[in-house]
Amino acid sequence: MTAARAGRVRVASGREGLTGLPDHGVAVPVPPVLPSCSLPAGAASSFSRAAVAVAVVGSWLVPPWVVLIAGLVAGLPHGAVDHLVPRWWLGARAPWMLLVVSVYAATAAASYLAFRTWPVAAVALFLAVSAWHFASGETGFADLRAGRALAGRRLRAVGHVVAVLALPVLLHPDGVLPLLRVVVDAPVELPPGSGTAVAVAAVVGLLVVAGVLATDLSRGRRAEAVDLGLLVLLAVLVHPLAAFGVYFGAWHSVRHLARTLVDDPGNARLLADGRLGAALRRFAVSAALPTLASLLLVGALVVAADGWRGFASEYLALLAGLTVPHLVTVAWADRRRAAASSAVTVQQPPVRAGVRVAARGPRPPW
Ligand SMILES: CC1=C(/C=C/C(C)=C/C=C/C(C)=C/C=O)C(C)(C)CCC1
Ligand SMILES: [Fe+2]
Repeated sequence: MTAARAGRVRVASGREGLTGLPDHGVAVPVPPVLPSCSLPAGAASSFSRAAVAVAVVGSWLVPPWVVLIAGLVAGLPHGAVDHLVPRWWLGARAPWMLLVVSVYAATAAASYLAFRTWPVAAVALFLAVSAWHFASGETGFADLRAGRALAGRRLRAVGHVVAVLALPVLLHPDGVLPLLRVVVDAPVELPPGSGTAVAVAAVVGLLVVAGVLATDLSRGRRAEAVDLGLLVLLAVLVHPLAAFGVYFGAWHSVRHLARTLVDDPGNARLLADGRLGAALRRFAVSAALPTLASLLLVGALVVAADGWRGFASEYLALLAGLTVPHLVTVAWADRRRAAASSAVTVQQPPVRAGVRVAARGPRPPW
């Protein structure tokens, strides 16, 4: 019996406390098990680390733009069940769903147009909100994996953003500038003589991540230190476009998927029973149509685009357009989750739609 299966006793109704005392107060023996949310978190943790390790060793075998495009496509489905998020948290029914989908599509279209109309300002704003989204996704995932809210969230968020967005650009500006020029449709250049400033900024960035790593290790947050260490290796050793593709497709979106599986009340029983494959299949079914629609849009761009430059710029504008409502949805779900867990005592885990939201258990071994 797996640890997750052994945990079934505790999560079956979602109404037992962490002590194993059901609501009617009869003590039952509780084996030392991991909470059911550990299953997707553990799998996502191992998968994303393995992907980064493989990229660090072997990414030079594949052209960076291929890895970037593959990662961007692989990451598409992670936002494909966003339209279900309000239902998970509010129990909203069909007419609301229509409204949610319409607002989502309108926001995506408006963001796409903003990206096309004011590319420089839009890219700057987009990078800022992306940094926030990546950081909150990562710290939220770390909490899920640990089974509790980890301390040092702000510091770890800064370390994460420096590792995944700042260091790749500062260490390899020549790898990013050509694509950035295409995206903003302007001759973006580093100001003459700015080489030293960029080098100094890169050293500062490395010092920041070293500080975060040292703090994580000294506070016993080993898993978070391993993650940050791997992302720094990715930033230092891999072409920045390939690094972003790997991060987006195999790290951010996979970890987001783990949180999504736990959030979906329909998966509570499956995960408690250790049936990760079945929960993934449910996700695949829900994500299929929106992912297909996005892929068709991308396909139409490939056909309509005038060469790879036109395609790259359209594709990133489309990605940015789809991303804005995704960022809003995820931020809203984060607030609901935070409110749900702060309303809960140690004895009584959050219950939403009759299902326990997140179990707080012993820290898992990864
Ligand atoms: C602008 C730009 C880039 C950044 C893209 C970003 C930051 C995408 C963020 C996506 C998000 C936040 C998705 C949601 O989950 C690249 C590809 C590095 C290449 C150069 C141009
Ligand atoms: Fe995301």
